[in-house]
Amino acid sequence: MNPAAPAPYAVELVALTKRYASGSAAVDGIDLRIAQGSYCCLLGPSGCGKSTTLRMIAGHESVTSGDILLENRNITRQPAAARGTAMMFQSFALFPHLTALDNVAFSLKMKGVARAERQRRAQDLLERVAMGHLSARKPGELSGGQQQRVALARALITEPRVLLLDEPLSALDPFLRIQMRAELRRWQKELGLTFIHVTHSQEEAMALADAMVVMNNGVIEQHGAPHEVYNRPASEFVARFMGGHNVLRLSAGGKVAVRNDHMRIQPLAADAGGGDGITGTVTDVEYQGTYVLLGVDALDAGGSTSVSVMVPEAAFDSRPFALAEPVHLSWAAAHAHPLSAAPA
Ligand SMILES: Nc1ncnc2c1ncn2[C@@H]1O[C@H](COP(=O)(O)OP(=O)(O)OP(=O)(O)O)[C@@H](O)[C@H]1O
Repeated sequence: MNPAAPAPYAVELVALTKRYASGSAAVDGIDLRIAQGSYCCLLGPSGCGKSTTLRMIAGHESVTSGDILLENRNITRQPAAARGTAMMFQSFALFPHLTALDNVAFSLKMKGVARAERQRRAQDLLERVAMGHLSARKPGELSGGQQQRVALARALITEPRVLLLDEPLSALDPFLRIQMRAELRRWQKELGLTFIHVTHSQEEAMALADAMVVMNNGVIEQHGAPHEVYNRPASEFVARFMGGHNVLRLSAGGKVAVRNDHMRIQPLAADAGGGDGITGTVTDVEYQGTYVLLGVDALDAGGSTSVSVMVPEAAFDSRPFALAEPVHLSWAAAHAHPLSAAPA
């Protein structure tokens, strides 16, 4: 390979479109480049097209138009098994009657690899995911987290270039989900593979991703590092979907997003008039530990709107706000991020 040439993208989607027989496009001409060795999360509400996108990359769903490139190779019409991708599913899809070892070795058996060789490779991979000592157990004798590790080892045995994960944590209870999330991230970095992970949870995506891709109605609303997307949401949809933001309408026209923790709140002084900001009335006071979340029914340039304000606990203690108290809300100009008009 030419050393001067830039590394190809792990995956490149070019004007990728999927139209089911039922009508409008489930995925509508998306362009996306995913860097090699990165953890990419496809994120969005139910029905936004994220699973369809993943299934097209995997080769489990046909493409209506557009192209899918894997390391510059056009794989759009290749069968799933020839692509260099592997998929890990929500329910893990392990064979219940096979041991962990045989589950992991299964695809090698299908390829005709000799028994001793496939068992050695499967055992190696199980050791890597700290499951070597449980390789003789069947899935029913393993915890959810252990089953997930077996599922990962099984996906990796085909030596994929890209691992595709479809809601891999949603079958786990909340505590285990956070633990396995950290493990997924660690494995991805250790293996140096590209992971593409579909989730509807913005919290999960922010915790895991190098790059997150926020989808809505079959299109990409925003693509960037989690801190970029969170700190500079490009559209009203992204600001609302990510949470933690207020969408405020300005008198000059247009909308801005301001984070809850960047809102300033003050008692409404009797002589308050003019100046920047908006006024409102406190409707909720919720103690959340390190901070207090206040709900304010406020009036912005578009009329009545609900605003959330996060006040650090100590600040609230030194000047508490009470229900029905009139308040003045403001924000630094640098904390107000202009939003593009919502798509029709
Ligand atoms: N096999 C199918 N036939 C017809 N329409 C489909 C099919 N699969 C998905 N769709 C439609 O395509 C759109 C996108 O679906 P997709 O499963 O990609 O969304 P998603 O974002 O992954 O949602 P979820 O989080 O609910 O899985 C939806 O409107 C869905 O109803």
